[in-house]
Amino acid sequence: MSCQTKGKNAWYKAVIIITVLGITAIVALVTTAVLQNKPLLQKYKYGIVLDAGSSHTAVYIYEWPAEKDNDTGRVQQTHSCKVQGAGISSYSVFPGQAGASLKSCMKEAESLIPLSRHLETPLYLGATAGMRLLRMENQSLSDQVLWSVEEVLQSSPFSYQGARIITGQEEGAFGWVTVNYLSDRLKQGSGTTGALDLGGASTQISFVANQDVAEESAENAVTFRLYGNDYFLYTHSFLCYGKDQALKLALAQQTQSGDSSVLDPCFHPGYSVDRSYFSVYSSPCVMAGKPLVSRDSFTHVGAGNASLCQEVVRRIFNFSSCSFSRCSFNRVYQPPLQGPFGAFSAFYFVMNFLNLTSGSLESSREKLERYCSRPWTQIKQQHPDVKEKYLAEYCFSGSYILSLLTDGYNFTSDTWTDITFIKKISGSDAGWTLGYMLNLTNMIPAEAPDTPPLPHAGYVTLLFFISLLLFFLLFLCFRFLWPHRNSQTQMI
Ligand SMILES: Nc1ccn([C@@H]2O[C@H](COP(=O)(O)OP(=O)(O)OP(=O)(O)O)[C@@H](O)[C@H]2O)c(=O)n1
Ligand SMILES: [Ca+2]
Repeated sequence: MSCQTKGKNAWYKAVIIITVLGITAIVALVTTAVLQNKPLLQKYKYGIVLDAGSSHTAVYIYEWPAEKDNDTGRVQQTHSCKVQGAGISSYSVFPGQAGASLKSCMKEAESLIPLSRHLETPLYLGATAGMRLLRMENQSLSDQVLWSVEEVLQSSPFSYQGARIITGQEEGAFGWVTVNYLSDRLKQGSGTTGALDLGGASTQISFVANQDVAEESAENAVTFRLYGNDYFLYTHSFLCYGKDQALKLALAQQTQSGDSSVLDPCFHPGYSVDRSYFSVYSSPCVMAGKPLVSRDSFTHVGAGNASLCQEVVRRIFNFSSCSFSRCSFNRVYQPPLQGPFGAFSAFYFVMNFLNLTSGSLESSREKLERYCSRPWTQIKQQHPDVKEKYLAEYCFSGSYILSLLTDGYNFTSDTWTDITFIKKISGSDAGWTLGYMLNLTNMIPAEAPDTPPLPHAGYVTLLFFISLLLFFLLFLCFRFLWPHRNSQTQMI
């Protein structure tokens, strides 16, 4: 009897010891697994891109987790700074001063990016249509402007990677990359979004089309291999069809007679401003049509009629001939539209101001008709804080956007709702700059990166259950193979 009790006690002791040891081992194992993968204190890397547009320059600062350069959707805009004054192309009279205009935004960037990262932070400047036009007018002046900005950027503490005039094709294609990167569509390899960008001096359209684009019009074709997927892109940039140059084209149409006043349906009733002929005809976009007049200026008078305005605007496009299977305008090839589309920059500024970012094409036309017909004094009273130059032009700009999208790009009432007017995606501005930086820093790999077969939580859970199973098996073995138990059974 005492021998039996002794045996039982020993057995219970052994069971308790094994249980405690087993539980301790499982806890230690799981704790190690969790701690090993615990995210470290997040460190960031940075990149800076200057968007030297025709109407203004903006400095964008991007950041991404230091250890995950190649992870999609990880790069985001952390700050933007709008350079005071007009775009760098407007410094053609004093090219040396273009660089100085960037200084305060560059100082801001220095204060926002940690000192330890300054030297390794890449810094790019890309100039768009304003500089393309200046280069067409006078290459030496455009070079001087670029040297001036180069001097300032080179003297910054960042890793300066160059200032250049990007091509319209790059502007369009990188806008598409930005939109699709930010909406996380590239890694999924699912459907993509087309990109519509409207600037002051040019406008871009880019969307995935089939491979025929390259055969029909090679200059409109761009191919990307991103995360293991091939993308065949149609892209075109229309120089002179940004909204400021389009206004000049429309005014040039209406001032051909050289009269002393012009009644313009694209401006509000009661609007009346003296304009110089020079201001309308000074751009290379309209130089060819300058009328032979002796007077220097004309009075620009508003008539406020959106449907008549659309007729005026239609005349700045050339639909007369097309040597391809299909065209948008000005003899430019365009394959059938493939939506959805994101429309940003001035597409957004204008449509947002006019409250036209949602609704049908017909309702947008009606709203615009009512808006354009309202007296200029009333409009000014209602928006005292909006810059008068912007305010005066919204009727024209809205009419131009509707005409460009429908008459120009062939959007219809049915496909109108494929367009989303956007400013930002997940906190970053839509535009070409992010795509440009991702490309130059090789941050989007051509092939899909390898990913672990299990997410971290799954791995820890699996580890836990396997340990539990091992422990249980050990317990069973012990329970049935313990020699003392066997002898006990024999005794009974
Ligand atoms: N709140 C705002 C801001 C800008 N604009 C206008 O929008 C146009 C285009 O702005 P943006 O996209 O910044 O053009 P840029 O990049 O300067 O020009 P581009 O791309 O052609 O070089 C300009 O006419 C500008 O006056 C506007 O109407 N309302
Ligand atoms: Ca732009």
